[in-house]
Amino acid sequence: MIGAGELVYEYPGKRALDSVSFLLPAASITALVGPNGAGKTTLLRCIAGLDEPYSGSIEIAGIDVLRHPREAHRHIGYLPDHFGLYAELSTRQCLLHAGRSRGLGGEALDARVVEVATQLGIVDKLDDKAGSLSRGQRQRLAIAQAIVHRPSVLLLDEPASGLDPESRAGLSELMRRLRSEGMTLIVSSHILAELEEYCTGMLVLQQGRVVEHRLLEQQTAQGTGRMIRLRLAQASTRLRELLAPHVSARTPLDADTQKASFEFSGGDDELSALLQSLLAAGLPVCELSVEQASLQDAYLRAVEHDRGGVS
Ligand SMILES: Nc1ncnc2c1ncn2[C@@H]1O[C@H](COP(=O)(O)OP(=O)(O)OP(=O)(O)O)[C@@H](O)[C@H]1O
Repeated sequence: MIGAGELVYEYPGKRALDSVSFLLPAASITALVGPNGAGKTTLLRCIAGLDEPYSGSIEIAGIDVLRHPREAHRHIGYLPDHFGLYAELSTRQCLLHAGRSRGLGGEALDARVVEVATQLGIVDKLDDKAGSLSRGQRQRLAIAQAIVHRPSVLLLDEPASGLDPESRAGLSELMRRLRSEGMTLIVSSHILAELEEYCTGMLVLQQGRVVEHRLLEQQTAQGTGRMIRLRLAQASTRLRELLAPHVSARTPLDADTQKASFEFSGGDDELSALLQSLLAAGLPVCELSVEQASLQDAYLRAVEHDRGGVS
């Protein structure tokens, strides 16, 4: 479990986090998304106990991160967006160093280094210098360093950047496996299509504030979060008015007099009733499609809505 309460973080002259609160369930993967400068890196650094917020609270696995940062560090793995490696050390030495700095040692650490290098597909690079690895291999080594101590929480800032398509697929698979082992992950990325493959929730930050937090698995199970696209054979000024009561409260209705798209929170019976009400009102519906709202849809709507855009 990861909890944040009323977090405020300020750089000189710039409030980067503004009263950020959320609760993420254990064994979940949350996509942390938002425009450039939204505060994602700042939030991850605060959760990792690397930056101290001006006010607020952070709790990880029952530990107050601000009061007990050292204890919290043992439970946290963190991959920064611009990670550094010791170029002159071998992959094995890098992993041993990361393990020792987290309190591991002895034969258990030696075995763990091989295990984690195998998981990340760099076991054949154990004796190569980190500086001689490719960009993608270095990225995988950095992820291996972040999980060598089996943290219960993993924070990844843009983990897929620099990875080839095969490695990205491998990363998705790794995330799912770590989650199935009970790890709680937060992944910041701009590649929403990839996040969709493995994330269980989405936290949208904009200008330092949480503008949306949704649980994607729950949404699928409840059949909510569906996008409806509808078109009339001829325009009708009543379209908006008739649709308005059926639109999910948290997202806007995008409609003119002939076509509309909106998020629908009801089930199949409600959808059937909606269609019947349009036809009963004499609207010439000639097209209606239903699709599961993609992460991209949900994200763009949340950001757009917050800016006071589409309505
Ligand atoms: N060291 C700093 N000094 C002053 N302002 C900073 C500093 N670091 C970040 N900021 C500002 O804080 C805000 C949040 O930055 P942050 O890096 O957390 O955003 P981000 O969402 O991770 O962005 P990106 O998607 O571009 O990586 C931005 O407006 C940024 O300009």
